[in-house]
Amino acid sequence: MPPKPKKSQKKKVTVEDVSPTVAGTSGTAEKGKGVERFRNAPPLRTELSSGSSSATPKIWVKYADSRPSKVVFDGRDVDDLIRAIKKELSNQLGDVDVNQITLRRHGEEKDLDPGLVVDQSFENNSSTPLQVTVEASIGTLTKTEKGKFVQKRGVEIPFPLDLTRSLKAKSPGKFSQPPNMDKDANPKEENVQDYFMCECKALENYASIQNKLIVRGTHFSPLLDTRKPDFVFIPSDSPLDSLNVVAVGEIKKRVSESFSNADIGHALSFGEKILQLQPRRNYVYVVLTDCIIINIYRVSRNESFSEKYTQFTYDYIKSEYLTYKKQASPSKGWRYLVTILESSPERLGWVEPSLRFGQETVKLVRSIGVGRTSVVYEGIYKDISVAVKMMKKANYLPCVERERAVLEELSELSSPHIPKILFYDENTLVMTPLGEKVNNLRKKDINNIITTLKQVHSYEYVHRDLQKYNFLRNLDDSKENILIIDWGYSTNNREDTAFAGALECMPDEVLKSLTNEENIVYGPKVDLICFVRSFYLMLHKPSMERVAFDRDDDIKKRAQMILNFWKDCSKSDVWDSIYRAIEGLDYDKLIQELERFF
Ligand SMILES: Nc1ncnc2c1ncn2[C@@H]1O[C@H](COP(=O)(O)OP(=O)(O)OP(=O)(O)O)[C@@H](O)[C@H]1O
Repeated sequence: MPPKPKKSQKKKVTVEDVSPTVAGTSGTAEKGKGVERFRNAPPLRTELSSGSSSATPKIWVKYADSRPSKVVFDGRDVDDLIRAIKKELSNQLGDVDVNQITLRRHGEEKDLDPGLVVDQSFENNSSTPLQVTVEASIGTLTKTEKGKFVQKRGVEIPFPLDLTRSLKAKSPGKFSQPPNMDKDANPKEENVQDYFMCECKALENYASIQNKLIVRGTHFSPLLDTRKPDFVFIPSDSPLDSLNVVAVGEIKKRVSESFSNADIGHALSFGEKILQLQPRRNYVYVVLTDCIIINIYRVSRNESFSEKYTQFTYDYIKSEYLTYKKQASPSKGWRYLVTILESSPERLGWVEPSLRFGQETVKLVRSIGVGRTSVVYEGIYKDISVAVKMMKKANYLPCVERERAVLEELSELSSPHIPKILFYDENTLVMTPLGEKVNNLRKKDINNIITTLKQVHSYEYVHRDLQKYNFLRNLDDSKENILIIDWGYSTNNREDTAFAGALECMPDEVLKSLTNEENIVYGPKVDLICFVRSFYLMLHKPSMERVAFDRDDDIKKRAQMILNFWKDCSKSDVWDSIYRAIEGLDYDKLIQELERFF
């Protein structure tokens, strides 16, 4: 007899909130500008203490909709006051970088200069508090806003490496005739890109340059998750994998003297992506060039992933000419580029990708999959191949925690079809076995999957996301067992949780709930129908777009489309018997029904 499912709970349909990475910057080039101007003004503390020796200056402040609070102020200028406010309002501002906080006087619309001395004019009461505002954080900015932000608030740094002495006597490799050299020329961007790649190839083949790195065009390959930078710097003997990228670059046409803010923001976002994909690395260089000038940025990780947000800081090196002007003397920008090519990966911030769990080390070998919430790597631990699943953002930490808890509980089953956890931390799971993607199921897989689901359901867990991509095959095992992965959205009936999964194989009830914005009922049947529908999709491969359950304004429309798809598909005696078996939670009958397809 199949285990009787617990009475299903009603749950509110909610789309998992996939909020963007929130990032800030530590670079405030503007900070302190006003200090000079106000150096001679008497600070508030001096004034009050001269009137009354016991006076401790207090200033009323108000953040968002909270009630005004009093801040004890012991400093000199607005910058000190901001720090005091951050401390006082630590509940509200604990995660906010101090550089994101600005102050305005009551009823005014201008931010106070951080260097402004806090004088008597700051004395106020609860009805005239200073307004505390938190600047939009970098992660929520558009690329254009990010570019603007970096120009305005990034920190200029000198070129951080010892400049090469290499020279090149003859073209190519000197960037001396880019197609956009003539002001009136208006070549296509791809011509400029091709020119850059050819010139880099010439440098690569030029024996006098000690290329430790080479430039690889990646414009057509989604190397960084789904992102395609124009080129990457990579050791010449390393396979093209996101783990091996040492630095990254974009080739854009300039609109005027400088690059557009959108282009700068776009290039920087590749740097951020590398930091996300190379977990131990602290910074990465980003090159932006039009073959005439070269801009170099350094994107650094600002905070540990354990904190609430992923944060980056941006430094930039003054823009220089890349074009080798005179016969004998290379331009500074050319030297920058060649210096990068001659540098060791480590000198450019690359760190050998390995992870430590206590005394144990897992070496990352290559990235093998990117899901909505995670990046998955092949790793090696003591000669065993392992899967290393690492969350993309702090928002997804609950998924990793959930997956760990469920897999640990299900490890009692010792099932060859459920991954086992070797190590974990709050952001990462190291699991065995390492599986391979499947396109089709085999007859024995049907029994293995349904029997495993029966066991899992007896623990009152529902996987919720059974779809083609979550079935892998363990080719290291002589039986080539099927493996069910991605338990991060599994749930049990005892708890309340938001809905997740892949729309295309969801049961009609769930799809209807989505279209009608109604509550849905959870239970083991969801898994069985998802599995049957995934099996059908794998078997017949109808043209049906993969629709992931994600933030999507069109979700209702898509759910309706999929409802129609299944309505058209599933009118037959075979489907009737399958649905009857699922309705009665008759796992054995369901196996029989599905095995008939082989
Ligand atoms: N044990 C494993 N062996 C081999 N590859 C794996 C393993 N686990 C995961 N992968 C690969 O990584 C991809 C993403 O993994 P997973 O589905 O667990 O991540 P996710 O972020 O939860 O994805 P999503 O929610 O989008 O399905 C898988 O589709 C698969 O290609």
